[in-house]
Amino acid sequence: MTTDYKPAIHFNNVDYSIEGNKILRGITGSFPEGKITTLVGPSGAGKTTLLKLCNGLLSPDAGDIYIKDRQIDSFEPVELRRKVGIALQSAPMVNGTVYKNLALPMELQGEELGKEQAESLLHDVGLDGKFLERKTSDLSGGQRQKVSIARTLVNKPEILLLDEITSSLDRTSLKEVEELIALINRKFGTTIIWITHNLQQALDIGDYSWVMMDGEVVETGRSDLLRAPANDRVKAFVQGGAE
Ligand SMILES: Nc1ncnc2c1ncn2[C@@H]1O[C@H](COP(=O)(O)OP(=O)(O)OP(=O)(O)O)[C@@H](O)[C@H]1O
Repeated sequence: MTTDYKPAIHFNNVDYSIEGNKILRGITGSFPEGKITTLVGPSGAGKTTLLKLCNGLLSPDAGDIYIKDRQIDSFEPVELRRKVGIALQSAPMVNGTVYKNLALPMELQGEELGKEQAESLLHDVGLDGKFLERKTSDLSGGQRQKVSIARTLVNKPEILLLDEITSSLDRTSLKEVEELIALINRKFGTTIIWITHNLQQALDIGDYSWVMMDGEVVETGRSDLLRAPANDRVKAFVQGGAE
């Protein structure tokens, strides 16, 4: 699907099993550099599993994964974590202030996050510097997700993995987070791989889409494919809306 762009991540015939059950089968394809690709498909299709393979949280049983031209298992874990960031629906936080949470990734690497740098990260996600001293327990869902995204930006990742980051947000916050991700993509050229159950969102913000079913990638291409899928199962899924 992506011959017109360089791949940021490439899967070559990847399988992944849990306790003998094949969760992913023969995954082959590329996520284009600097583009937004959405992963859509029914619950249990294997989307989160595929995302976790992209940053080394899981390793394949068979096949190869490349980040740019390098095999994923040739990266040191810290190097991989810097290159490939991840944000989750639950936006997990440690107790304490926003600053404490933003500083965490650098602390884990034995470094310190300066106040100005922390303010600049908040600025990047559209939050005022005064949020640094706020307790994370006092944040709204949308603010929490923005802080979670700011925390991933600390390492200036080339690739950002997003797992259902807007599914618990109200409409206004959802739109703000969509715009924020589009801005990060444009401003920093960050490659985005975004799991969403919201097909309208995939059409609105995605350049490309992978449709997954039963552990396989059944259709890929420009996001427009979701308007008129070639595959009958994808057609039924799209017509049924996001389950
Ligand atoms: N730790 C685990 N142990 C056993 N089975 C698992 C585990 N993690 C995932 N699975 C199974 O693997 C399959 C794929 O799960 P995965 O979470 O990747 O799907 P998904 O497409 O992300 O689903 P959803 O949209 O509901 O998040 C499911 O059948 C799930 O039950």
